Amino acid sequence: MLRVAVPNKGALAAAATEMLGEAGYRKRHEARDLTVLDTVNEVEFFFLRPKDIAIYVGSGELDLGITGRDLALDSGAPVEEILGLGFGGSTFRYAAPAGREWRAEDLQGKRLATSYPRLVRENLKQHGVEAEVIRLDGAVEISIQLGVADAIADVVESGRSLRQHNLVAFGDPICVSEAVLLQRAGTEHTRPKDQLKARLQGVVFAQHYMMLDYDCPRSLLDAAIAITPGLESPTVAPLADADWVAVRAMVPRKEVNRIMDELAETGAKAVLASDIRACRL
Ligand SMILES: Nc1ncnc2c1ncn2[C@@H]1O[C@H](COP(=O)(O)OP(=O)(O)OP(=O)(O)O)[C@@H](O)[C@H]1O
Ligand SMILES: O=P(O)(O)OC[C@H]1O[C@H](OP(=O)(O)OP(=O)(O)O)[C@H](O)[C@@H]1O
Ligand SMILES: [Mg+2]
Repeated sequence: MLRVAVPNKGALAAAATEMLGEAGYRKRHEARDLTVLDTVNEVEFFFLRPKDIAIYVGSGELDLGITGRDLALDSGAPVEEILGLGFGGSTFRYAAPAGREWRAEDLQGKRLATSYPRLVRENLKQHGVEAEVIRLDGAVEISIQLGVADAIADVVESGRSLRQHNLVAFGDPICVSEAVLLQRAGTEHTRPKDQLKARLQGVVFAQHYMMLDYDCPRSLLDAAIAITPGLESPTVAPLADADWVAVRAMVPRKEVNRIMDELAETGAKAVLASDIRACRL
């Protein structure tokens, strides 16, 4: 039985559960359930605090885990990423009161509040900066206002929290993060692990692509195929009207509207875009 850790709450929990559901795994009934046994797929899911997940996976107690790259790095646990999951994107950055230019070197001798002390200490070391790191559990942005810190290092997603507290981010991002699938560093491939990875990869991939279907005059087929070459080669099927064909091809989701415009201009008709739920390539 494969043992897999999943965030039980917080910023990653809903998307992780959703993705596993799309990949065909059993969902938990109650948000408070801490384990789910999926006997059909022979996987047991453990719903744990995202901060703790790399520790369980790194110790070898659990085979795989989903958590944030930044959290995994901060744990210091011996884990390795086997797949980026494309959600929970953020940067981890230094920030300080607006109104002056800040550089990482300006943190020398300052008090720096963060929920990710290991990640910050390692980054300060790389800059040759000595600062007092104050570990807080959350709401880090307010610590400067409350007088316990001079600067912070925190997760930035939209930047709204920083703006609300009149803080500006500075320096290169300490970490560019997303949700990742982890295993203990150096462990071998196994069939059950590879299968779960392939299923999640299928969902991640499906989210980045759409399926386009359209009808096209046979005389314009080459031009249409140049616009939608597909991953390998598009499917072209005959229609009842011998002068027309039906075409089906995968296209990147981000480009779907531009591609539909181009197809319509070229002379394609009935251009339909649809979501792909999962795939194996
Ligand atoms: N807006 C966001 N706020 C917090 N974390 C985010 C955000 N966007 C992405 N993340 C990522 O989610 C992970 C943090 O998850 P966690 O569950 O600890 O967050 P949280 O919602 O702040 O939970 P908690 O309230 O327990 O602190 C990190 O990998 C972080 O990079
Ligand atoms: O750039 P933004 O879109 O504003 O998002 C980033 C903020 O969201 C998170 O806080 P959260 O709401 O999880 O509260 P917490 O600090 O108590 O964890 C994170 O710690 C930042 O404070
Ligand atoms: Mg938080």
